[in-house]
Amino acid sequence: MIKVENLVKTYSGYTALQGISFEVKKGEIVGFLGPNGAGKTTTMRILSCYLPPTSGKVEVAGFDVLQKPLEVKKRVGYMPENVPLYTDLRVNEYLRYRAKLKGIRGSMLNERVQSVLKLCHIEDVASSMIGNLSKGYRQRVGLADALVHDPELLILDEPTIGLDPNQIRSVRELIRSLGQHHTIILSSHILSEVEAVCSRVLIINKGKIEAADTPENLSKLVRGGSIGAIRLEILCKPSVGKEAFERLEEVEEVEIVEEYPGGWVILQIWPKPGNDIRDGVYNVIQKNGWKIREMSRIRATLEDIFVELTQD
Ligand SMILES: Nc1ncnc2c1ncn2[C@@H]1O[C@H](COP(=O)(O)OP(=O)(O)OP(=O)(O)O)[C@@H](O)[C@H]1O
Repeated sequence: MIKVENLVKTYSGYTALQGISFEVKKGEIVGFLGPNGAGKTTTMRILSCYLPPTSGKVEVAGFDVLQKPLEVKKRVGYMPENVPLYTDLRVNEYLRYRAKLKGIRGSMLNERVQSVLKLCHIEDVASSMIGNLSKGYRQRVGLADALVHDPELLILDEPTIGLDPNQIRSVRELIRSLGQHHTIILSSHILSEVEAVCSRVLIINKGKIEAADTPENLSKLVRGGSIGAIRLEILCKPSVGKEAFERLEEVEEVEIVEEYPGGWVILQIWPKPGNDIRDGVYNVIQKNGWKIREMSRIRATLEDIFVELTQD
């Protein structure tokens, strides 16, 4: 659905994208992550033909963005970061207007507007002035606008920015359901949200792609790998526990996190890369007959991966 090869974008001498390459397959929901100024919006604007690339090749649904921009625009629904809406139009008037601009005519016009009103759960505000809507409803109107010509690809720049937790949850559910029929690329700084909806993640930093993979595979890049560390609360002398676990061949490090009165201690045990230490840890506890109050896995979150890959 998207093929980007060696894409460069410069703004009057400043290089915002330094030759990035990536692909997005039909049906994927891809999270596009990166610190402020990394180049996400620039990339999304190029994909939706709002900006021309300086060099490189960008194809959407097999059409080149420079040679066939109209074909690309037919197939792309773009929701920019700050959705520009006409506040003195009613929701249904605005969507009809946008649909007409996108070339929808005749009986299809009503059909498409009714369909996106329903899909985005804004039927109840169809006759309201956009200026009177809450931020969450405006976001949904922006999404309905992006969807009104039934595009194959949805490009969403920070779709949940400024929303409260309930609204975030409902927009997230909406995106997830849209993923059944559309390919989606979305940027967000809410990493738990990306983890919840995206099958794959692209991480961009200073105009370069740092990683492109599933969250599961990316977690192998950080300490503890995909298995993660083991956190234990056991009844034993801290130094004795630490040494016992350190003797396991697959263990890299044991930290004493906290000691409590009564002899309880919290230990965090880090495996050497690629090792699963769960059985080994259990065997040590059993052999020593230690009482145990908690055993859990500390797995790398997308936030840990993001920080690891993008911090200076
Ligand atoms: N029209 C422009 N003229 C000059 N520089 C620009 C222009 N648009 C973006 N830039 C610069 O290009 C770089 C990438 O910006 P971009 O908006 O793509 O980043 P972003 O990853 O979307 O950031 P954010 O998370 O803050 O939205 C930034 O340094 C920005 O200042």
